[in-house]
Amino acid sequence: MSEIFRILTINPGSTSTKIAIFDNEKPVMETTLRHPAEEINKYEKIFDQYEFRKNVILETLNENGINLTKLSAVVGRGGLLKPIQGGTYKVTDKMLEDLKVGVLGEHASNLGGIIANEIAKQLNIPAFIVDPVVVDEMDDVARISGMPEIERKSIFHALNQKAVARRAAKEMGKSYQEVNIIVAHLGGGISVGAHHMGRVIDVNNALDGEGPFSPERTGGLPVGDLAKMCFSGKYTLDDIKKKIKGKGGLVAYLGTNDGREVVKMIEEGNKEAELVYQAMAYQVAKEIGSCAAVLKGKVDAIVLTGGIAYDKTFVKWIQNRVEFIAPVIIYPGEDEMIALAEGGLRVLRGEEEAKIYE
Ligand SMILES: Nc1ncnc2c1ncn2[C@@H]1O[C@H](COP(=O)(O)OP(=O)(O)O)[C@@H](O)[C@H]1O
Ligand SMILES: CCCC(=O)OP(=O)(O)O
Repeated sequence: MSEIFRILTINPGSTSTKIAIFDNEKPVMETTLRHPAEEINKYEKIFDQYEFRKNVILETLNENGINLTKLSAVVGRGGLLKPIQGGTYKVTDKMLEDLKVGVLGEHASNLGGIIANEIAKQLNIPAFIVDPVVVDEMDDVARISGMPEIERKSIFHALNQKAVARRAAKEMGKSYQEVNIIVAHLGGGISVGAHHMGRVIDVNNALDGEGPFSPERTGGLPVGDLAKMCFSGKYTLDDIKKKIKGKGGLVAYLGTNDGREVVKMIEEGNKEAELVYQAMAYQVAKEIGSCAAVLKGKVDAIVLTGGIAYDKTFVKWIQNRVEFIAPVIIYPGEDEMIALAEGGLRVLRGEEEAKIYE
């Protein structure tokens, strides 16, 4: 009989921490711990959330009767490192240093590798990250922003985007390398990627003012007005950064980062909530249209995924605008936890060597 590896996967997102235990590919436990905006926004820096997130993870594992000494490895969602290729990476001191300072910025996923390492270290087992948010496969033409001092960056839900694109290709009876797919991940942040034969050749920077607005981010803004605001004397750089990420989007308009709360507001007759929520769907549809142009109209499928894809009305609003491009497939939630486990398993089984972050 083949060996059974028990893997703990840790996925810190902007609005949640997801954890799961797998025995090989089989899920044994899976849970999502949601973090309301008022709980998460009281921390100045992402690293300040370290103790809070680590403790809720350990408490939840304990409540579920998980014996940590039986683990073979811990795999975390990878954060804002320097741009790298996709794959499974061993957590190293150099990586931890970059995750702690946030070399490419602040996002909850920076804590994935750090917490995975902390738990693994106590147990003397390996810690890995898989397909971090900085996976970069963009075409050079997509890097040009229009201002030479600023280059566009590939920062997105790489782990889930690639996992669901593979799933969609498989369901079409093809390999990921044979298809063109547009994936819209609708989470705390929103990313829309153009997948061309196995590579994400263009995608909005989901973290830093590109693409649609999201539950907690502004997405792209009219830059002239933003520049005036920056120099109005009313705000510090930190204030502006928080307005763009953390306190933007639904949080700014409606005071919540929770799509389900917005649905409730709409059901109670809140017209502003309805308009703002519709605007978010409208912007996602527009971004999908841009990706269709990137792929020269040759699109095999459009995939809508992430937490907000559970909302059938929101999905319908997008679908109505984009179904003329290609068939729309809905995968609510994400395939991130199994993708993390599979990344760890490939290394533990010796099918792949863990990459080293330089
Ligand atoms: N049934 C639902 N209807 C609307 N929004 C939902 C639903 N389920 C989850 N969401 C929303 O999805 C978002 C989180 O998506 P998720 O992919 O889990 O993101 P993250 O990893 O950023 O936490 C939150 O705004 C959450 O409220
Ligand atoms: C950093 C891009 C990925 C992202 O936005 O993730 P969340 O939606 O989990 O915040």
